[in-house]
Formats: sequence, C-alpha cells, structure tokens
Amino acid sequence: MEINHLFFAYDKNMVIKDLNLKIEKNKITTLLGANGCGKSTLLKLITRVEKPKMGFISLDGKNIKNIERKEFAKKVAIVRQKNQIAGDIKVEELVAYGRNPYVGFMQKPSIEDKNKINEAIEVCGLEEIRKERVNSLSGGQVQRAWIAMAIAQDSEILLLDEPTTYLDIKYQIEILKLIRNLNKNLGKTIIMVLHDINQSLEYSDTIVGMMKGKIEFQGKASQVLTGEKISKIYDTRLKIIDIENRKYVFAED
Ligand SMILES: Nc1ncnc2c1ncn2[C@@H]1O[C@H](COP(=O)(O)OP(=O)(O)OP(=O)(O)O)[C@@H](O)[C@H]1O
Repeated sequence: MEINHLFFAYDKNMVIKDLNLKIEKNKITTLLGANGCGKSTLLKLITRVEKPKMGFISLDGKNIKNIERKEFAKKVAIVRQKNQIAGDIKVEELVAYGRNPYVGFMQKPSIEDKNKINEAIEVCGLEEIRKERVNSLSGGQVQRAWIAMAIAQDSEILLLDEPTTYLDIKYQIEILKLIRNLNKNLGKTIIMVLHDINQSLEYSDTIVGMMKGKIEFQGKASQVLTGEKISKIYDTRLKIIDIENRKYVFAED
C-alpha cells in the first residue's frame, strides 16, 4: 500500500498534511503518535470512511477509490477502537458478518464461507464460546470476536485501531500474540495503532511515528526508535534503555 501526498481536513481543521507512507506486505506496521495527531483519521482514509481532500492511496498500483466495494472489503478489514453491534447476537453470528462481501444477496453461505468462519473462530480461540451472546463476554473475548470477524473477511490487510485499549495485561498480551500469529501463520499485512510504546517495540516489524498529521519517522522497530525521536513525537522527555537485548521506553527523570 502506498499513500501519496495525502491531505485531509475536518471542516477547516487540517488533520492530515501531505502524508506519504509505504506499507510493506506481510509485515506488522505500528503507528505511534500523540493524541490527536491523526492516526485514527489515517485509518479512516485507508478504509474509505473519509475521502482525501488531495492525494491518494493505492493498493497494488490501483487507487483505492476505484476499487469496487466488495472487492475492497476482500482486501482491507478493520477492527475499530469502538465496535458496535446491532442487537443481541451470538459470537458465531458476529464472525459470520465477515463473510458478507462473499455471499450474494439472498444467498446462503457456501461451504467455503462456513469453513472460513470456523477457521476464524478456531484461530481466535473462541470455540467454547461460539454460541454465547457477545453482550455477555469479557472485554478480551469481545475483542477476539471482532478480530475473528475481520479474519473471516479474509482480507490481505488487517487494520487494528488500539486493539488492546481497555484490556488488562493478560488480554493485551493475548491479543498481541494473536495478531503476531495472524501475520506469521496467515501472512496478513497488519497495520495497527498502539499507545504502549514498549509493546509496539516487541510486536512490530516497522514503527511509523506520526506528528501533527505527517510521518516523522519510519523504520525497523529495533533501529528507528531513539529517545530523541520518541520524545519529539510525544512532546515529553523519554529515554530508551536496553535491558537483556530488548529496548524499553522510560520517562526521563
Ligand atoms: N469526526 C470528527 N470531526 C471533527 N474533528 C475530528 C473528528 N475526528 C477527529 N477529529 C479531530 O482530528 C484530529 C485528529 O484526530 P484523530 O482521532 O485522527 O487522532 P488520533 O491520533 O487517532 O488520536 P488518539 O490517539 O487520541 O486516538 C483531532 O484534532 C480531532 O479532534
């Protein structure tokens, strides 16, 4: 995916300003940046919820605005920050929504659709609760159910906007490991927004630092993050320390 000279504004508030970015296939890319720098807006532009004022986003050389709706859904899936479902539905029913781009109007799901739904349920460890109501689950289980829906969509690219927010550390790690497995085992290209810098260092191939609607830096997680760079994008004094060959971010004293 390539993002070229992208501009976007809410009314007169210019939120994305000449943003350029290349996202590598089959890698995990994490967007970091301060509150309000435009991360969620960028995901909205990538998923066509919002339209660029200028510039364009291309996928395999094609401007995404020219890709037919169902075709686009087969290429890009998203798990949003706040997901909402209509009604009191079961986990397996929610996951089945992921097959909508593949099932024709008034058609029944095919064997392949059912297999994909079962696969997604299995990958996300939801077999035992597939008949439970989504409204009755814990935060971590709900998040896994939404990720399973996105997996059933069987897209090449999976976007996740703060997938671990509101979860305790056990579920955070569970979700991040699941995301890593989706990348390694199913070859998904992952683009996610995280607020925990230490977790982003551990679970990403590439880190993208955003600041005021632009890309400030991009590179390998292990190489690109320095105290100076990370302090700049969060406008606060941070340092990076190596402990047992792993990098950690701390506040400066
Ligand atoms: N629907 C909207 N209408 C008007 N302004 C908006 C809307 N959504 C976001 N904004 C503004 O656009 C800017 C970027 O918001 P965005 O949600 O993309 O940032 P973010 O980096 O995802 O922030 P956070 O880390 O807090 O989730 C902010 O100034 C925000 O107030």
